[in-house]
Amino acid sequence: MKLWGDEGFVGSQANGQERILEDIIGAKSPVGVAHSGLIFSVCSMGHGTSRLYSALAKTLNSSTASQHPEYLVSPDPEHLEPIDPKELLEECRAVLHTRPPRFQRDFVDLRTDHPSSHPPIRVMQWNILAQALGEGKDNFVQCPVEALKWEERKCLILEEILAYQPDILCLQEVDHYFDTFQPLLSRLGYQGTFFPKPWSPCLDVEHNNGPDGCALFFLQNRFKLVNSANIRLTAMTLKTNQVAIAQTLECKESSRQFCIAVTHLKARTGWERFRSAQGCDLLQNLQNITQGAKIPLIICGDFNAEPTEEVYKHFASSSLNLNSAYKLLSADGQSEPPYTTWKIRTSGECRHTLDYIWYSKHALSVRSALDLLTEEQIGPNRLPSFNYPSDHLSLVCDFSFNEEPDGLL
Ligand SMILES: NC(=O)C1=CN([C@@H]2O[C@H](COP(=O)(O)OP(=O)(O)OC[C@H]3O[C@@H](n4cnc5c(N)ncnc54)[C@H](OP(=O)(O)O)[C@@H]3O)[C@@H](O)[C@H]2O)C=CC1
Ligand SMILES: [Mg+2]
Repeated sequence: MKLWGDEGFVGSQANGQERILEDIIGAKSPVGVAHSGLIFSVCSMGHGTSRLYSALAKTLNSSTASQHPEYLVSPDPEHLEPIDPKELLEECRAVLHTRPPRFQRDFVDLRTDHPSSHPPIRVMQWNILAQALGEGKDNFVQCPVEALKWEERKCLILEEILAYQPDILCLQEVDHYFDTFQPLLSRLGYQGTFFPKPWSPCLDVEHNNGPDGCALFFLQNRFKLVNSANIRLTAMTLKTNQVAIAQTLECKESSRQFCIAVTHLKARTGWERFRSAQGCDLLQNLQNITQGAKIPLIICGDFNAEPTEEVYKHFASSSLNLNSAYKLLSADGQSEPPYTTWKIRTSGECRHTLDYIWYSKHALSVRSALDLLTEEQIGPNRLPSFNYPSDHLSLVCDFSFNEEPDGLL
């Protein structure tokens, strides 16, 4: 593996049958890769691609990163060798051998009487916790700093993604897109898009790895990208610091199209009306995308809002006919889970339901959903922890199209 630093080429390691993590993301490298993000494999990806990665990482590492649109450019995936997911999973497990066993989560069968002849679409929603925020701003007072080390935490995140193998992955608080998730997930067959926050709070943290933002990945062998929009959300006509990505995808098996969106709304109490306005703006944007095309919709997000908030009510009562998938895990199908995030800050225990997967309730069915962790599994120090990498739980659902004529939206 060749190493690139600020001065360009700085060294090399044995090549050939190198391990994937070591090769791409420097898992075993003694150099401070996590924060600098400057080390990439040249051998496996071709010179042009790796030089591009290095340049992008440097751009991201600078405090003026958000002013350089060139870092939105992704390398050509055709130049990347595929990775066997099992091999990567094994490598993650090897890096994590000193960590306690991870939690067992099961899928709950939610099938109704809607049959489907096509394989389901598995969607994962996850606020993965930005590395810079976790280490620098979030004040998780019960979480040991060693549990937050990026070299291991990234393996816990990857392990979770590899365990459930979503067809579509919607992430928030991504501040390691170009050096970690984009190169690795593209070699697993995903096509990715990243939209950073205009003024990411990560940039205030010393040794940050660039801005955090939303990322959307889909499996290229299952979907064709029809349309993509990066949306900077407005609130009462003012541009805000929050973003969304909305993409129209076409299923290769069924030729059916749908829109998938990811967002992360403004956090903190006192900002309820602001979130509500951002939600209205997002709904308006999604209505423009889906109503003309008459296609169903899936929206994944950290809404930073409990179900009692106005923004939640806007989504639940929208003319887009949306339902929140995780309600289906409750006995009556009407209640959200008791929490999707659970952490201890200096202010005390924060247990909230903030993350949702909304879907067009007439056109799509939820076939199954991954259950959440119990209080016992989460443990007394809450999240993040040595066996779970984020303060937010991942949500995973299997969707299918209802096999009925049009007019279901
Ligand atoms: N670099 C610059 O020049 C500028 C930087 N900024 C920064 O951006 C921030 C505002 O950005 P904005 O997008 O509105 O941020 P938000 O208020 O939406 O929060 C940003 C992040 O902070 C996390 N968070 C939520 N509650 C707390 C808490 N109590 N303590 C610590 N972290 C928390 C959120 O995580 P979650 O969603 O998981 O709850 C979220 O990812 C400012 O605080 C400032 O630091 C602002 C302007 C300019
Ligand atoms: Mg957060």
